[in-house]
Amino acid sequence: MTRAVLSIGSNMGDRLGYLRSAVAGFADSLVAVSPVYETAPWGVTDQDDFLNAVLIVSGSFGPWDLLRRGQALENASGRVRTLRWGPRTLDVDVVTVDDVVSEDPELLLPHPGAHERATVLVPWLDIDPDAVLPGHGRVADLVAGLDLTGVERRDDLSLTWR
Ligand SMILES: Nc1ncnc2c1ncn2[C@@H]1O[C@H](COP(=O)(O)OP(=O)(O)OP(=O)(O)O)[C@@H](O)[C@H]1O
Ligand SMILES: Nc1nc2c(c(=O)[nH]1)N=C(CO)CN2
Repeated sequence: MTRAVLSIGSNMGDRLGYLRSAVAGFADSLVAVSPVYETAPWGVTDQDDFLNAVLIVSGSFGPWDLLRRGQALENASGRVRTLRWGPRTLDVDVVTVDDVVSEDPELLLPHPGAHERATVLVPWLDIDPDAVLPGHGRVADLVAGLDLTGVERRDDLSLTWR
């Protein structure tokens, strides 16, 4: 069985609805769904705040299956690709797939930005306190070294409805 960590984000339109569509798209393999965080934009800072969350999935799939499924969900959300790090209805990033290392630019693993992104590490730590990011160590230690300004947990928003 493969175990993978996915980061999801949205900063356009029905942000929570788009995150829920990603949860629904991986419903058959969900192990854990993080709380939702409202986060100030990094990279391109002149854009609306994001909602971010992390999913842990498990199943008999490979890294490319996850990438393709994530991209299909992005496309279904009506995502239009304009500028790098710009606004989007739905972003699905593959953060880790077991201990797989990939240097293919179409699928870099672990995701090269994950170790420095509070938007990934904070929700991931919520659902896996023992998490390790291959090549970078414990997620708890990485979070301890980050500035968490602009990363607000939104307990009034939920991705699970069971
Ligand atoms: N681990 C990964 N997860 C998702 N996409 C990846 C990964 N590694 C490489 N890519 C590639 O990145 C390309 C651009 O993706 P995207 O437009 O979502 O980037 P971004 O979200 O703006 O920036 P970032 O990748 O820094 O989060 C995609 O075509 C995809 O093939
Ligand atoms: N807060 C936040 N900022 C971002 C995000 C994101 O998911 N959250 N994604 C980006 C492009 O991948 C660019 N900037």
